[in-house]
Amino acid sequence: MTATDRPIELSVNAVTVRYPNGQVALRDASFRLVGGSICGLVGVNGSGKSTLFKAIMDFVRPVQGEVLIGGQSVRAALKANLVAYVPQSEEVDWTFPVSVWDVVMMGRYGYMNFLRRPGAEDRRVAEEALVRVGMADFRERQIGELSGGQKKRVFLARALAQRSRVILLDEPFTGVDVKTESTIIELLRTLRGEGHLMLVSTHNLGTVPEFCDQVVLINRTVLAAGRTEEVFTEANLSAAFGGVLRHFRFDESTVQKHDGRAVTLLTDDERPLVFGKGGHLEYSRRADHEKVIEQRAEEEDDK
Ligand SMILES: Nc1ncnc2c1ncn2[C@@H]1O[C@H](COP(=O)(O)OP(=O)(O)OP(=O)(O)O)[C@@H](O)[C@H]1O
Repeated sequence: MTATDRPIELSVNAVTVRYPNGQVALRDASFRLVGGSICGLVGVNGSGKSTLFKAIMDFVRPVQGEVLIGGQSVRAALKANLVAYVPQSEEVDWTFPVSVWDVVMMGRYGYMNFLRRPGAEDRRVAEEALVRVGMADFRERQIGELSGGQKKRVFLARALAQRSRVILLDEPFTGVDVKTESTIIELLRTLRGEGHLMLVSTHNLGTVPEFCDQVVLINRTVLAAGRTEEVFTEANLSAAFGGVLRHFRFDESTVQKHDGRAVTLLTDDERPLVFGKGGHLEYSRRADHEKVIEQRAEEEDDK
């Protein structure tokens, strides 16, 4: 077995990050993830999600602890193109005159020599990546002339062109329509089947159980990490989100005779999470969810 046959591993070992102003954004954070998985990185604003991504991308250096990717240091892993980052759109200068094709080709830089002249293989891989995200028809378009969801798809294509086994996605569903959301989720599932490891930051709780098989719950440190069903408990989420979430409990039913069950709802006012009596997630895979999304997308198309 060669190193590339082995499932890729991401280990965050007792990582503490302190910014130059003295702010400790992450303290003693630890978790380990293995390829073939979609993992949600979940926490409130300011909980350290971006900081953790920065540590994995070598933008900030931990003052304690280490991040290992495929058993290698972050620097070595970046050099070997093991990690790709799909940014939040806000971080990019949209007036910069680059085309969709140029952006996707950036994913190939690590494979080119210093002249950065793309070869036939680079063009083939970039083309394939654009097709996979459904953006091939937009290749000539200036990047600033795309919708929010289209921009996200282009950055995802860049990550695909990079052929990285670990993909970090920073809030990929913020500001995208349901159709783009389901396109991205579908693509992430295919990549999972191909052995990639995706770490997806989000503060939109409701979507997490639908597509993440694992969750890292953070608030300046790792509060819990593991399978979604085990981590997404009422107790853990209340600890992570505190007063941010609205909390409802229904002990009585007004439409039928009460059968003794109680239901708790935790909601960020986007999509509610429903917990049963034991405090565990009531349904982690919503039955027929895809069908509902398709229907909604069709309805939007018909408008
Ligand atoms: N460059 C910086 N210098 C100093 N403090 C910072 C810096 N960047 C972030 N912080 C602080 O570190 C903490 C964690 O911030 P971080 O951006 O990692 O959170 P986040 O979970 O990504 O938040 P959001 O969901 O709002 O993007 C916050 O208190 C923030 O103010």
